[in-house]
Amino acid sequence: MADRRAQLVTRVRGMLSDALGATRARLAAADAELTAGQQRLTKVRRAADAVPERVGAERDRRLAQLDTGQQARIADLAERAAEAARREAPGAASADWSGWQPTPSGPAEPPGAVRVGTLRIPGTVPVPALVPLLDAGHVHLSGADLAGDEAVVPALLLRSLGRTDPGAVRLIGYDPEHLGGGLAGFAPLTAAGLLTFVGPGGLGRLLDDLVEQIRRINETVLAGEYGSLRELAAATGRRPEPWRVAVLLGGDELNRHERGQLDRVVRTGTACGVHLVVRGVPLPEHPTVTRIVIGRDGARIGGPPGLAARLDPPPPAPLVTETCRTLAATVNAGPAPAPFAELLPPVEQMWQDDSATGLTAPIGSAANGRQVQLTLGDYPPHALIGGPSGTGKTNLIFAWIGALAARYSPDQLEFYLLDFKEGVSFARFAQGRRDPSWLPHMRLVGINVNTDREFGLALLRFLAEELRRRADAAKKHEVTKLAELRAVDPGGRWPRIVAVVDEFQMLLAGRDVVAREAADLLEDLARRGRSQGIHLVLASQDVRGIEALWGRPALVAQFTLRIALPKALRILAERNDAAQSLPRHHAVVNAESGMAEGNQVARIPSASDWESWSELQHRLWRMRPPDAAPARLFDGDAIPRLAEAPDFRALRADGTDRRAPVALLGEIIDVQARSAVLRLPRAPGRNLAVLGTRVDEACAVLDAAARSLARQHAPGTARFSIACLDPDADPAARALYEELADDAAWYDEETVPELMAETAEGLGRAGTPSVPHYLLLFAVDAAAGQLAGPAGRRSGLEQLRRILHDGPERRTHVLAWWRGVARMRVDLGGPAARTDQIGAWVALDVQGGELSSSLYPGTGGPDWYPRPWRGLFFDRSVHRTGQVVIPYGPAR
Ligand SMILES: Nc1ncnc2c1ncn2[C@@H]1O[C@H](COP(=O)(O)OP(=O)(O)OP(=O)(O)O)[C@@H](O)[C@H]1O
Repeated sequence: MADRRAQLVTRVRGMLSDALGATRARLAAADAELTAGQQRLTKVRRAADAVPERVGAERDRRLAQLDTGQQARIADLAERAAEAARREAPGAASADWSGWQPTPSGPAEPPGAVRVGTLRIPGTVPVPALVPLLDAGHVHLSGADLAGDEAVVPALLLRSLGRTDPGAVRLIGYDPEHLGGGLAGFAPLTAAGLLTFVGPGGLGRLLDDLVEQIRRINETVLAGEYGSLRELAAATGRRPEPWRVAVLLGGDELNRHERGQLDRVVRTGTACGVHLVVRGVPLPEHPTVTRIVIGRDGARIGGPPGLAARLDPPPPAPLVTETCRTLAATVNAGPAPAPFAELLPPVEQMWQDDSATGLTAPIGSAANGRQVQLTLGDYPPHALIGGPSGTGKTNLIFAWIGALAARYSPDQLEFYLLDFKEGVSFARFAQGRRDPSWLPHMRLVGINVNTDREFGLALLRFLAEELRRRADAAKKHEVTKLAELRAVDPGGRWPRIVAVVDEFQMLLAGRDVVAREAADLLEDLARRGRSQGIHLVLASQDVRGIEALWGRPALVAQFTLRIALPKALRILAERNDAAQSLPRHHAVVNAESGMAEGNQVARIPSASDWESWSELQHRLWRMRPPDAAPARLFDGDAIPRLAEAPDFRALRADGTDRRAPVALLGEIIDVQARSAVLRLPRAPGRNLAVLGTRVDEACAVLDAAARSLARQHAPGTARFSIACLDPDADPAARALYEELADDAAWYDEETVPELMAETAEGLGRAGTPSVPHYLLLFAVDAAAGQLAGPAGRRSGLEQLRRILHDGPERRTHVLAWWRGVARMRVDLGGPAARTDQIGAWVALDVQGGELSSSLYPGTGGPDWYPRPWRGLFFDRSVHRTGQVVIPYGPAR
């Protein structure tokens, strides 16, 4: 048992020992594992301890990187924003107040936004804080700081004024609390109507008015064609309406109607240039409203929350007042003239229009920017232009002529122009000494014709003749109108004729034959000219001129096109007083005989200054047809020259002309610069008497007569006997004597009886002398004493009478100057003596009454009022009435 126990014990011990050993081994292993684990842990801990430091450094590095990038980007964006702002708001829209001055944008260019301060963005270049107003929207100001908005409102307004043309912005102030004090600096604008104040209680009316303006602009100016004035301006280059900026600075709460109107203005005003700058009045939400909330430390613009901005200081008060004063003065001085080029077609379209049915050209622009056209044709056929002196009639005529001449070629249109007032501005249409160009359409320019109403008559006679020619041609082709005549006669030249007579009342003044005939001719031309393409344009500054027409309603009725310049009276119909309120350089154009419903107001461009005209004239002149001749210039103040007279140049001495010789006495007042011609055939009475005391004119008439006769005779084939009995006439007579050289003989007081005796004796001989003999007697009446004594069988005077009586049939003609009609009658045999041997005379300073009884048909003598360097020529064999002549000047 004991063994078994011992065995058991041993076995147990053995087992225990094994277990212990195994346990120890496991323990050791566990220990080792623990140690290794601990070591790992320490390592991991150590490693773990190092991690946050690295990550933080990385994060910080990244953050720093981002920060720098962001700063650079913000700086870049700020720079770009500043640059864009400079472009959007150049010049006056953003310049600092020191050195600030207006810099208007062009008419087609929008004025852009304006600066009120600087955006707060730290660390960048300053970025201007811009607020859009004109053509862009409305501004609403609010906030605690009154001083702040006292800076914003003047800045907005002054900058807006500075970005637009003078007069293009109208301000309406409503400041019931300070009664305009908020806009005090702008007060000078009131003088030019650019600022109006609406008193307390006037807000409703003010808003109604703005709504009405918007309605009118939409209806008549934009007229469905443009979406806004800004679009219209961009498309046409014109801004026909001003911007209207209403500045509303507080007041009572709005009633329902006012709120409704304010809403309408906010919604629809911008397109029509109607804007609001408002404080203390709520504005509805709308994208066009920019809100500025002003606090003590700056403002927030736009939003909410909006951009933080530092506001600019207000513009210095003297700058505001001075700018406004200058603007008002500029506006009061009137608008800058519209350019003449507005009326002209593009160069490639010049002379492309056809005048078969009429002549149409623009004369200016209407308020809506569209051109106002003038038409002359079957209807309306003729025009009346009226306006007091200085209102622009001459300019309007220039503008109209230019607009027409640029459209129609000289084959389509001809002008005849007559200016009865003093001045030479129309002379530039003709060729001049300094400027060789002329207007190719111009056929005749008459200037300084105020004392030569006969020239007006000559023009009307010429037109009447042309009317007859056209009517005959129309009849021949069995048509009635110019358009039809041109269709059936395509090879013919049938331009429309426009005859312009400035100050035409001069032509109709008085009750003499000239006025009567002129009125008759005018009436006929006005009535029948319409269908033959002859159009009359009559201009007058003087209501009396129009009254001359008023007596002839049939004549007036033909002038259906009326053009009234500012303050013109009686050009328009009786109750149509549109001309009374016209601004400078505008005209009422009315093709309805002046009835109010036909009124169109046009702004007339400046066309009368030399430069604007000259460019066009030179262009058209270069386009002229190769055979174009310059216009005839009749200058009443100029003295014509014999050597330049077409009739003188046409005279020949080659024996080919079998007609009787002619003496040219002066230029007649007509359209073609013809000469007064005295034919000297072998017929009784073919002598000439020059009557009056004016030495120079008398010498000029005899000189031209002798020189023109000499030109028809080869040397040695005519005799000229010159007797001069007035020392004052001596130089002229001597010059003539020398000119005629071998064909001339000289006589004086002593020798003149010999001339009479010898010539009279010659007439007694049989046969006709082989050469003509012309006796040129200067101041022959001074020889009465010498001639009274016997010279041969008779007295010298008797011989003179015989020569006068018998000479012409024997080729002996007397061309003599008597210094008075009575003296001539004495020389002819006494007051009752016959005068039929004086077949022709030129009266100088002799009253018409003195020329009655036997010198002139009828009783009382001709209608003749002497005037310098003019004579009245009457040839009883050809004339019914006298003809005014301008003696040729002394040869140079
Ligand atoms: N549309 C215009 N734009 C700019 N200037 C103008 C315009 N019309 C006229 N003027 C200027 O006004 C002045 C007077 O004009 P104009 O000579 O045409 O007047 P008028 O009525 O013919 O005067 P008058 O009968 O005394 O000759 C001129 O200096 C002219 O250049």
